[in-house]
Amino acid sequence: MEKDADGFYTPATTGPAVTLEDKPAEPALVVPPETDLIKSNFEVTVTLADQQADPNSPLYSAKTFEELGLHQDLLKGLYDIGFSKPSKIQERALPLLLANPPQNMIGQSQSGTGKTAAFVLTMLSRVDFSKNKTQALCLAPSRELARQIMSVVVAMGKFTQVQTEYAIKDNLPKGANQITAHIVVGTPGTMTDLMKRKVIDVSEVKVFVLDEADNMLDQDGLGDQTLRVKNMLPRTHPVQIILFSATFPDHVRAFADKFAPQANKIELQKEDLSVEGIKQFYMDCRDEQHKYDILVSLYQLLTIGQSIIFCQHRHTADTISQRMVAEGHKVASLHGAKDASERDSIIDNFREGREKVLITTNVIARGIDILQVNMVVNYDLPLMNDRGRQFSEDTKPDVETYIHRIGRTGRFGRKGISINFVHNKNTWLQMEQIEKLLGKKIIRIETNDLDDMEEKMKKALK
Ligand SMILES: Nc1ncnc2c1ncn2[C@@H]1O[C@H](COP(=O)(O)OP(=O)(O)OP(=O)(O)O)[C@@H](O)[C@H]1O
Repeated sequence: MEKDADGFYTPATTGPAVTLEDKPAEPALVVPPETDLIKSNFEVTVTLADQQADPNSPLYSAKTFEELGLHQDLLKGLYDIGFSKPSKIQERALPLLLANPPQNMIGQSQSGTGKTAAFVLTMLSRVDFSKNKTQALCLAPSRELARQIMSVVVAMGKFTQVQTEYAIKDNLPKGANQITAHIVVGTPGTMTDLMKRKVIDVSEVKVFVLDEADNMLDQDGLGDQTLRVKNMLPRTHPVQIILFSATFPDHVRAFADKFAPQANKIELQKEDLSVEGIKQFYMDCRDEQHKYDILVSLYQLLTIGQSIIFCQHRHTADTISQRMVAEGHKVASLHGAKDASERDSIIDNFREGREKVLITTNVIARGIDILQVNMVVNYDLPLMNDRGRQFSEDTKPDVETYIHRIGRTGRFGRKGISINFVHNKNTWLQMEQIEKLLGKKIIRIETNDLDDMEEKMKKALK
């Protein structure tokens, strides 16, 4: 088959699929919890049920999971992990995703509103567990996110026969030369490698998911590798292509449309991109040294819940974490230059609350879901790199990354705080552009009044 100018093969789009949902859903065997309370560290209680009953909330749904046509084994899995009602994206996307013949999907919804369940339930619904063949592939931009997605597959698939395998660096059992797991989750480089070496037999793959799809398709980033994976998929039968993200900037939309042709689309309005529960602040610092001093003075507040500090460069993350540790503070740093096993243990420690402050780069800006994170600090604002498409200068802010970074807090109706450090005219202007583009006020906090800061923060977390 010929590739076109963008490197695409023309895929088939419709056809039969063996699906679990062909069997009618029976009533759930497990009774979902009646209320679902979210506790923050400031002892404020938010009732998730209230938000899920508000039609204006992205967590709202008029339906139950039973009404979405899921197999009872998956309903059991959902109730087992405490999901009682779908969110808006789940309610809207699942019927489209599960319909036959399968159709592609480009789905957008705010950070922390439950996109993962939508695509994980689709993969689990489409797998024929009686076949020991790989039938669904899922790609994510980082190993940390791939591991998190896998944990959701395993949890939601607990009452099924699903077998899973990773396609992430240094994770395959030694000597493994054939993967037959039903669902393979990984990062694009390793997935390509395993497919090329025929370790993964893709001849029966029928679902291909890209989480953080705009990032995965960006031609200045992972786009080439992702396309390579797609072009190795079978062309003997249709493969359902599913793209999800909180952001789809204009420069990837056209490519996404070609990547997932004739897709059903669920889109957000620009003014709805950020989550209501996240209050955005900034602090006016004098210079780089002052930024560091302010971060240290914030330490008490950072450790009330958990916090993620985002830096532009790996060496900044290392430098400030080393300085803080030397001064007696407990912080961890995580970035892509660390080796695989170290990365795994750092994120696991943070996830389990053994570390409270994580200093990092954009590597975990997307997708990472740790409910106790109630504060995000943009130590450096995210910037478009100099190859950025929609901007010609490298000093323009990267609004999408900003949305994803602050979205590490305020998950599924929780409250959260983000603080930007600005320290000169450029960073001020960059932040102003972000503020304009998102249409949300970013409130100033005095750098020399810790009490005022604490007051404002407590209020924001109420
Ligand atoms: N229906 C539900 N009921 C209760 N909790 C839910 C439900 N759906 C998702 N959640 C929880 O909400 C949190 C956020 O979900 P998820 O990580 O899928 O968000 P997302 O939309 O993928 O966000 P991001 O854009 O940041 O990747 C998770 O902790 C998840 O377990």
